[in-house]
Amino acid sequence: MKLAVIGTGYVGLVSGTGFSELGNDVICVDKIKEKIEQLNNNQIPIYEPGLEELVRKNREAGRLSFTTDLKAAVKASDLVFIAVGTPESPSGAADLSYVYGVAEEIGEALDHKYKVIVVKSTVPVGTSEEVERRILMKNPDANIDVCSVPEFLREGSAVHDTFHPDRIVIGARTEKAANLLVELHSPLTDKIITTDPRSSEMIKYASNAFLATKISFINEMANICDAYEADIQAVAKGMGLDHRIGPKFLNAGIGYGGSCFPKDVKALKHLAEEKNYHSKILQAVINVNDKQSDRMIEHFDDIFGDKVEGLTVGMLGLAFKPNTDDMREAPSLKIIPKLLERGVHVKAYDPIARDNAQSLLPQEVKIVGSLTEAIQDVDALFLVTEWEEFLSLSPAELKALMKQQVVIDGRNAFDRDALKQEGFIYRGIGRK
Ligand SMILES: NC(=O)c1ccc[n+]([C@@H]2O[C@H](COP(=O)([O-])OP(=O)(O)OC[C@H]3O[C@@H](n4cnc5c(N)ncnc54)[C@H](O)[C@@H]3O)[C@@H](O)[C@H]2O)c1
Ligand SMILES: O=c1ccn([C@@H]2O[C@H](COP(=O)(O)OP(=O)(O)O[C@H]3O[C@H](CO)[C@@H](O)[C@H](O)[C@H]3O)[C@@H](O)[C@H]2O)c(=O)[nH]1
Repeated sequence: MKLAVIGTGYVGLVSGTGFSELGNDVICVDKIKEKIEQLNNNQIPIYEPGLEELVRKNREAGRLSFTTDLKAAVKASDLVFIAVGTPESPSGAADLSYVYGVAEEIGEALDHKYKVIVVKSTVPVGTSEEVERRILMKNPDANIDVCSVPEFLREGSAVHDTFHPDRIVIGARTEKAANLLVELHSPLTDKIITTDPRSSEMIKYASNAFLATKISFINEMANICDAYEADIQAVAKGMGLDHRIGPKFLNAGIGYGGSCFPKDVKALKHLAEEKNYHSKILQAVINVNDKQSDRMIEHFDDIFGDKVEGLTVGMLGLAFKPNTDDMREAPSLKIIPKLLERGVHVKAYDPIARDNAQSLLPQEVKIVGSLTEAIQDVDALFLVTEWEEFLSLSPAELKALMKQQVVIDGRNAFDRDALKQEGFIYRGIGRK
């Protein structure tokens, strides 16, 4: 099939490349000229394991190309995917200006040939219908179906997730469009659900909200464990063995970050409020998450008391999770200012996100180029992102480098018992 994918970010680039790998002809479009130039030179503007090889292979096979010319891409395609950003607006609602901007441009590009327009961006219920309305406003004779096919990939494992999805959700209002989309996705999985666009849009928000709820729930349990000296790791294991609960997404820590959960939970809450439904659960999920990264600071203050000024903290990890360069809503951005405010010096290291982090952090933060430098002579280590590289260090190696033996583990990822045996003061989340 011939596809155009509008928006060549984390979602558009990965899913567009994935569709080309399946044998389709894909044109990826972005309005940022430099991004398209980079991609036309086989340079990948984001860090995503496995993506570079796949882009190169499919470009060379002539199935994948990159352009800023939206109109030409739309004209050449049978299916047009919208994968632009839907960031948080000041009210908490999803900002749909990019989606609607693209809809209008598509409207201007269409002729009378039948096309399926697919909203892949995460959008509020009813957006696909509004996209159709805006296209038809620009072009009343357009011969289109507008569908919703939300994306469920995770950053850091986006390529894997694209080829091994748990499910594909197709929201279509005609059988013709649904059949075309089932045909396109059937090489990926047989778990394809077809429904109406509104339910499909809601499935995406409800899924993210449920996962975020699981995280805030386990974080709240961890905070209670801290108060009673129980161990959240044991609690999560004991809970997760119940098949109705399941073991995944029960890692307590410093809260969820990233480009999706924070904004999507708020957007869903806002959506409900527009219909006068005030969600108590979503509000609680947000409240717990807003406070959770403070746990590291509380441990720090508890250990050092009022003698924190002039100490140096080595911060391991800046990205919102490992295997990505994405700094959007990263807990490190909340924790670092609180340390600086206390007169603490911060040295930070992240193997991939350090360039993206530089412009987002205050100048006083020293972003170093190696793990050893981040650990050398520090009074305390903060584990903020659980990159594998960090976990390979033995307690003896850490001890040899550090000034004082204090580890505050925001991800419960270090070996607590081994650190304690080496004489460290260790604090995790819910592991007192
Ligand atoms: N990042 C994820 O892991 C993920 C996963 C699932 C769903 N989503 C959703 O997918 C959508 C896209 O997310 P993302 O992380 O890929 O965003 P992104 O910011 O990485 O990429 C969006 C791209 O769209 C481009 N763009 C904006 N307006 C355009 C226009 N008029 N014409 C052409 N290009 C235009 C931007 O330049 C940018 O490159 C969002 O709705 C998000 O919530 C994201
Ligand atoms: O047990 C857990 C699992 C995750 N997290 C945190 O939750 C955030 C999100 O993690 P993850 O879901 O792995 O990353 P994303 O790339 O943000 O992916 C989520 O958001 C995407 C955008 O909508 C969806 O497509 C994915 O299905 C959904 O998992 C990160 O800060 C993690 O550190 C925890 O604290 N504890």
